[in-house]
Amino acid sequence: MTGDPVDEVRQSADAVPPVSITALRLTNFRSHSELSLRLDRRHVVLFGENGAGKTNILEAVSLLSPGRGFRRATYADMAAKGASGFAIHASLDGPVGPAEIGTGTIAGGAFGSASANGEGGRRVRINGASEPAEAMAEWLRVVWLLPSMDGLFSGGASDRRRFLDRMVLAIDPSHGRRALAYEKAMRQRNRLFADDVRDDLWYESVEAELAEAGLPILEARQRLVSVLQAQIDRLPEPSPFPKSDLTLLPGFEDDVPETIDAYREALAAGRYRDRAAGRALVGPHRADLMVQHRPKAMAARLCSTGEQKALLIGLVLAHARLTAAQTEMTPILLLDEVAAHLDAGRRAALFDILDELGSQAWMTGTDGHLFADLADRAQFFHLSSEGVRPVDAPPSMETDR
Ligand SMILES: Nc1ncnc2c1ncn2[C@@H]1O[C@H](COP(=O)(O)OP(=O)(O)OP(=O)(O)O)[C@@H](O)[C@H]1O
Repeated sequence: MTGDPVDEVRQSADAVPPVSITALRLTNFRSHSELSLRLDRRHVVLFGENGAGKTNILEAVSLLSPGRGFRRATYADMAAKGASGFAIHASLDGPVGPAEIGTGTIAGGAFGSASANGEGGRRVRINGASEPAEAMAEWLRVVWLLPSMDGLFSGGASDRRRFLDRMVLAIDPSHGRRALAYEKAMRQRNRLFADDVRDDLWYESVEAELAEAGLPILEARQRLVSVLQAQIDRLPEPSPFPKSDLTLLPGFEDDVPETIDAYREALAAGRYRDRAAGRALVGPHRADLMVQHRPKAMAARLCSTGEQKALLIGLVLAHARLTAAQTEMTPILLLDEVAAHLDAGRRAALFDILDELGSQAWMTGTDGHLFADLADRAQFFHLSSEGVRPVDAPPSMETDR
């Protein structure tokens, strides 16, 4: 991504090839000991009573991207109670052709030995070959909106940083490695403070690593915020989901370093203060994303609960659109319990936007009626204590029976 962000965004006018999950199989994943869904390209609606396992299915899909899934749980918690591991298998269809992706922790099973590559115990196989988790991004990108994100604007900065980094990661899978390198270098520098090391040479070496890891994080976040803002700006108005004005606070009090050398100098200049605090007081780990509700010219954190929800939906949809434009494949969208919070008009608008995006959206709700407008644009599954049942008719008719 180089050049004028607005020009890059204009390319999104071209149709982007869709990516769809055409089958999903879960083994010992949370409440699903065995689950098999056969799917087509349409949206997927999972409805049923509380605790039936709807969000668990979305969480399994979120593991088709690097990281620990959208709940950021331990792999031990993801394995069904009493089971030693879990497995997720997805068949995909997309611009690069069909693919089979498997991931899980079942030792000695389909994923090889416990010491195989992967993310701290999770292994990934793509078309039969063992791959790093990052390689899944060649086949699909996954974007989500969860009820737990409702407090994003009024909560702490760390949640917004994670949200921001997740948005970067959906477009640029190497961002995860940058964050790990940064955290490692920062821990090393903090260790020097804790051990009361005074030799400048030690600090210079670790600060060089910190600057080399930190600068690309600053740049990637700034780039994301610019292109996302450009994407938001060109969406039609008025919209049922209000536009955001975004400001990145990069985590530096004064000048933001633009070169590795400037970054190293900033770290050296702050060393005395950092030593007193025992940690780095400036840097990307102190960044924040400020969001403003454009039509109201009001900080998002001061908006009503409903306004914040609508703003967040708008932001996530704009990011999904941007992801499609920049990766040239539509992201899979996971929308957990989104429909219940919207009035009928906004719900219908959301469904229309999803169609226009071309993404396969996976949606959950306790009440099937909420999705009736989707009719044959979606495939429906009813979840209950008896299991998961595909439902042919739109859920309004089904539940009225
Ligand atoms: N490792 C696990 N093994 C077995 N069951 C689990 C495991 N982890 C969570 N569960 C169960 O999964 C259920 C929760 O599933 P999930 O969050 O998918 O529900 P849901 O259908 O989305 O419900 P709601 O509508 O209330 O949000 C709970 O009953 C929980 O006890």
